[in-house]
Amino acid sequence: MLGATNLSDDSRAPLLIHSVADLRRWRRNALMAGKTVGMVPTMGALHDGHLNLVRRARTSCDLVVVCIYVNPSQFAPHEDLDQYPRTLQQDIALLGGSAKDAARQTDASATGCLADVVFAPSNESVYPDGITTVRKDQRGAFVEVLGLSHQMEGVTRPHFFRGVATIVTKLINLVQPDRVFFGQKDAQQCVVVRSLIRNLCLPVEMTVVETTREQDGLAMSSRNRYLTAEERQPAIALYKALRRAQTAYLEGERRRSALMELANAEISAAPNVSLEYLSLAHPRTLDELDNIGEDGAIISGAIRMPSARLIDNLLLGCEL
Ligand SMILES: Nc1ncnc2c1ncn2[C@@H]1O[C@H](COP(=O)(O)OP(=O)(O)OP(=O)(O)O)[C@@H](O)[C@H]1O
Ligand SMILES: CC(C)(CO)[C@@H](O)C(=O)[O-]
Ligand code: BAL
Repeated sequence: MLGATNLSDDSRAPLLIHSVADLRRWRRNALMAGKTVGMVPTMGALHDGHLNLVRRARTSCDLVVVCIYVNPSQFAPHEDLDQYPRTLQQDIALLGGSAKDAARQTDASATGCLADVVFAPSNESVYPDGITTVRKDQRGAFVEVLGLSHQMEGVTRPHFFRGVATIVTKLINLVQPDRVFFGQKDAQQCVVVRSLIRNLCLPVEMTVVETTREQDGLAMSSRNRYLTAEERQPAIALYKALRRAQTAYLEGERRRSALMELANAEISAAPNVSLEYLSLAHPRTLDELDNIGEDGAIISGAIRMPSARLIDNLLLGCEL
């Protein structure tokens, strides 16, 4: 039972909540205490990219809930749902925060933890009618964001954004956050979720946090741990390709053909890398552009390596 004042734990670990009933009790107490709540949805296997989202939430919200849930409905039957890393105890330890994070703490009632709550629901509590990755066998309510889900990532993963929109809606309904935090690394997801919030009139503000990278530029990602030692170096080919196009853009190039040629050249030179797609899209409609106009563009792509599929993007004269 969570008491009225027990909004964050006394030890340097966040409260771990599994059940909807406990979450609702915690949320009611937060409301009665007049605290704002930030939510960071993740699938766990946390890395510094996730922690930077949590740190950002910490600077603008009194209390921070990190959701850790590997959502089956955003995986196709042939994808890596079963292999996806599940490291809950390690994740909780990371969210305990470092001394440096404790010094940055903004909420007087908190304990120095990066997060106040880890919400790790069971499949049964999120999908009361059950959940399978086989779409024709799915039951219950699902959410689709039309017009923004079929292109780019949606070509290879046609099921993906329906799963994301569904779970994000459920998590917002459960946690009832004032603010939600998403990473620019998943740029199309940011565009889809913004549209979801606007179209379903969800009472929440969204913040997009810039991509956290390894020293050589590789975007941090839970799936980077699938890479073998030989694959790690060529894995930066996508980032290098996007950077080449970005440099040309900053020098004044606006033509798709020229930007794509530069990016493609970088990727074809890398061993063990095959290009799945490169996109130069309008930042709100996600329509492919022949030329970059005054709204700017998202340049993004996906590569396949023997052990992992990786995505990345850069923003050319726009924000998400
Ligand atoms: N390097 C990063 N920088 C900023 N945000 C990130 C980064 N990696 C992930 N995020 C964000 O963290 C949130 C949770 O993402 P998720 O748990 O899927 O992690 P991931 O590393 O993207 O995993 P995966 O490898 O499965 O794509 C998303 O909003 C995502 O955009
Ligand atoms: C937003 C999200 C947590 C929904 O499962 C997931 O798509 C992710 O981690 O980016
Ligand atoms: N960050 C994206 C989650 C996924 O690929 O399922």
